[in-house]
Order: sequence, then C-alpha cells, then structure tokens
Amino acid sequence: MSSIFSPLTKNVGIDLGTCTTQVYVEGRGVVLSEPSLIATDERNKKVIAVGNAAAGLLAKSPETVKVHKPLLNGVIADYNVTRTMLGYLLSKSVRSVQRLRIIVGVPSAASNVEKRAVLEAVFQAGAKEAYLMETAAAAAIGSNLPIFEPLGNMVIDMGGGTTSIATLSLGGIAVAKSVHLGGLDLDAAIKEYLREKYDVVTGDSTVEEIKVRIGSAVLPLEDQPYYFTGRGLDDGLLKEVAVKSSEIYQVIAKPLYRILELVRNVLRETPPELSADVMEHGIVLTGGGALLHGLDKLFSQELRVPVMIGANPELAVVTGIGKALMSREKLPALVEGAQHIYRRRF
Ligand SMILES: Nc1ncnc2c1ncn2[C@@H]1O[C@H](COP(=O)(O)OP(=O)(O)OP(=O)(O)O)[C@@H](O)[C@H]1O
Repeated sequence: MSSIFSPLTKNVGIDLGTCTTQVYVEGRGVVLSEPSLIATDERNKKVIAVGNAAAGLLAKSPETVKVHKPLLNGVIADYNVTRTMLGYLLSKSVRSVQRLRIIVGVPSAASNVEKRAVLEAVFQAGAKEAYLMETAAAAAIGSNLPIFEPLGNMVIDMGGGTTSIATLSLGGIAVAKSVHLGGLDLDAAIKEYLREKYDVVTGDSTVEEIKVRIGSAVLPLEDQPYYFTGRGLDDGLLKEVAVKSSEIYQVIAKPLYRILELVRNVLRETPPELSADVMEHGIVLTGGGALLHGLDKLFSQELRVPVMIGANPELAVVTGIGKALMSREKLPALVEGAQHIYRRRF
C-alpha cells in the first residue's frame, strides 16, 4: 500500500474558505491567498478571471460577466464552479498538478455529502490522494497550540461564513462545533441597518470597509464617523452618509452574541479537567474575523477567560494543515477517520 508519506508525491494543504482560498505547498509555505471568486462570460460560459482578478470585476463588470462565489458557509454551494476555481488556483500554486496529495480543511458541522463534494472537487482539480481535516484543529496547530500535550487547548476560528470552535488535547479533538455565522453575517447586519436607518443601498465592499474601519465588538472609546456613498432607496440617486462606530457596535452585537453562545456550549461540553486548562491558559482566536476590533476583549469579558489573537490569524488554518503535512508521525491521528472513509486513489 502506498504511504501518505511517499516522497514521490507533492503535499499540498488547502483552506477552501467562503471568502478566501489559501494554498500551502510543502517546502514553500503559503503560496496563494486569493478571494474564492471566479468570473465567467455569460455568453459563452468561458472563465475570464479567478481569485484576485475576479474580485477586480465585482460590482464593475458588464451584464455579460458573472462573478460567482461558489462557497457558502464554508462548504461548496456550486460544485462545478468550485472545481473549476480550484483547478485554476492549484495550477497557479504548483508547477504540475500531477501527483498531488491534498489535505483540505472542512468545518466540523459539514455533512458527509458536503465533505464528499469537497473531496470530489479536489480530485477533479488534479489530486491523486485527498484527505480532510477539521478547520478548528488546523487553526490550533497553525497557532502553535500544544495540542499533542495532555493539556486542554481551545480555539475559535471565525471566518466569513462559518465559525469553528474546538477543544483539543493529546493530538485529538475533545469537542468541536461549527456554526454558519461569520464576518459576512456582520456585513449583512450592517447593510440591513443602513437600509433601514439611512434609506440607502450600500455595496458589499463598502459595508465590509465600514466594519473593518470602525466596527468594534466592544463599546468604542471614540465615536468615530465614517463617510460613505450609498444609493438612495427613494430616488435611486447617490447620497453621502455618515455612520458612527457606536452604531456599528450595536448592530454587530447580535451575531457576535450568537457565536458567544456556541463558545459557551463548547465549554460546557468540555471535560472539566480540560476546561480548567482553558481557563488558565486561555482561548486563541483565528480567522479573518479575529481581526475585528475588540473581539478578544468581548469574549474575554463575557467568558471570564483570557482570549488571545493568534499569530497571523487569517493564515492559521492553512498553516496548520501545512504543519500537519509535515508532522508525519502525527498526521494519521489528526486526519483520523478521513483516511479510512474518504481516501481514494486514481
Ligand atoms: N480587520 C478586520 N476586521 C474585521 N473583519 C475582518 C478583518 N479582516 C478580515 N475580516 C473578515 O474576515 C472574514 C474572512 O475571514 P477568512 O478569510 O478567515 O474566511 P474564510 O476562511 O474565507 O471563510 P470560512 O472559514 O467561513 O469559510 C471576512 O468576513 C472579512 O470581512
């Protein structure tokens, strides 16, 4: 039986995210981080741009161009489009897509059907072997948590469409949960608020910019205004609006408290000896959402546990998959189950 550690095959890690796809290549590290987007010409269905290039076409493309977002809540929403996007991004990352052994991160709540769709897409994109790994476990490894020690470790990975939470110890997952809530839900709440309060329709990139610039998970000390242009609901004309950070703080509190409730559930289900370690050593926040101002402070205040932002939080999952690819003797435990259920050779 050929081993997962065969030297003939190139090991590649992929974080196939709702907002961003990242690729790690053995020996080179993270080689690609681009939006999970693909643009097609609707007249002949040909691909005209992928990743960063497709992002440049968002909101500015003519009607004949469609920009697809093939992932939703961390799982594949459009299989064919995902497969094509992955093929392009992989060929940009490695010289040859022959002999690739790929590990992909998936949220713990992904169903078997969703997991199989991810594996199929990876095989179709060129993988010879493919494995799955839970996003939160990868994020913990990518943040250098001592998950192989007899210690309770906890990580919260907040992405665009999904938040994954897990406690880990002795190289395994003690409790893991994920919820279809992430940065995009904060954007949706802001968009809805601006529509109701200021009667404007606001573009997705403007809404995200508002969140990144003045969004805060805790009451901001300075109530900064942010000026933007939206389209008036009544007359369709462009309108300048000033929104304040205190308003955004109130708007995003609801989805953030729903995530907090899930974190509490994971803590409740974690065996007491492991949660005692978490209380002492704290929780690590990863994913793009970890960069939201004050998120660590909010979680720390509400949970009464130290909360730290991981190093390079937005790269934690793909870095963790990369490290798992390298820690050969420990890998089987980390992808436990996936090897037996999902391993397939062509
Ligand atoms: N500085 C910031 N402040 C607030 N949010 C941020 C910041 N930077 C990035 N984000 C948010 O992080 C999210 C993207 O995170 P990430 O790239 O980890 O998600 P993903 O892996 O694509 O999604 P998922 O894991 O849900 O599939 C977006 O919603 C983005 O707006």
